[in-house]
Amino acid sequence: YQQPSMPRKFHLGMFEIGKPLGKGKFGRVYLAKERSSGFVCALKVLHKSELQHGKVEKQVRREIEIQSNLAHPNILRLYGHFHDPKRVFLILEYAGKGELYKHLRREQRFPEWKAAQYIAQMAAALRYLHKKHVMHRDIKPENILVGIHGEIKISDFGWSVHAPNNRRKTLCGTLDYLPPEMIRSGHSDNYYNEKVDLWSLGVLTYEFLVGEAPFEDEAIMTQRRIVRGEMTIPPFVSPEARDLIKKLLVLNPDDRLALEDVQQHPWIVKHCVKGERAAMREASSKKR
Ligand SMILES: CC(=O)N[C@H]1CCN(c2c(Cl)cnc3[nH]c(-c4cn(C)nc4C)nc23)C1
Repeated sequence: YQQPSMPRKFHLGMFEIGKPLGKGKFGRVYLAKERSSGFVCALKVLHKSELQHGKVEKQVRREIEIQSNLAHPNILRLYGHFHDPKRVFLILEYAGKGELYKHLRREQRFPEWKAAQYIAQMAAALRYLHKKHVMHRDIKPENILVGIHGEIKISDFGWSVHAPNNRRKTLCGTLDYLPPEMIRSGHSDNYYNEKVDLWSLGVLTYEFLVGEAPFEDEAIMTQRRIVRGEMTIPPFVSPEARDLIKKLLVLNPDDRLALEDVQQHPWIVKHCVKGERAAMREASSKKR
């Protein structure tokens, strides 16, 4: 992987700012080009006032510290950061095909070969993260981007921490992806580890194949269905895919399928070789 020859000290004048790419919760992201090298990247602009107001400075510092030290083809790179009196700037890898959840909404649901390839890439990225004792804790389609070659890239490490951890995550946004052990409140031993990402990988597999999350419901019902593991898998999902989902959506974190076993699972193996051919068929049909 050729490291771009980027200097270590950055400032805004070094970049030509392009079109807005979208906005996260605390900032906007712009297409940008580093003037001297022509290197294209995504510049995330965070306003210090908003970070202070939202009490998320610590979280942003952690996001920077964690993501700067990661280098994996399925994890969005953070090349550097800098700030001016009012703003913090994150220099991020530009993902050429944008946000995965938009592709999922447009296609309703992914064919099994594509879902299997994505889950294989997620498992590889999570193995890399867990080896560094980092757990993402917020795996969902909205936090995944697609690179120019169709590969997926986990982004938004705002919720990632070093495992293990028993800090209460102030629940905001969707509960759909939260594992039971993060929902069970009140227990002082509310202690969870990177196996929370295995549960989310199961939810992601389900959502790729079905087009909606397994425990989707209004809030309180979702929580109840999660802690009871109540979900039904529609009949059009193949038996192999069903088997993998059931081995990840297990209430006891220690009984969830390990990532290396996910990568060896028959559903993954079956599609990740033939899946290549299907991916090439799809690519060539787009070119015609
Ligand atoms: C929470 C958050 O930051 N969400 C998004 C906004 C854009 N951003 C991107 C980031 Cl951080 C990196 N690369 C991106 N590429 C795109 C994009 C590409 N196309 C063709 N369309 C889009 C959109 N967006 C990004 C992350």
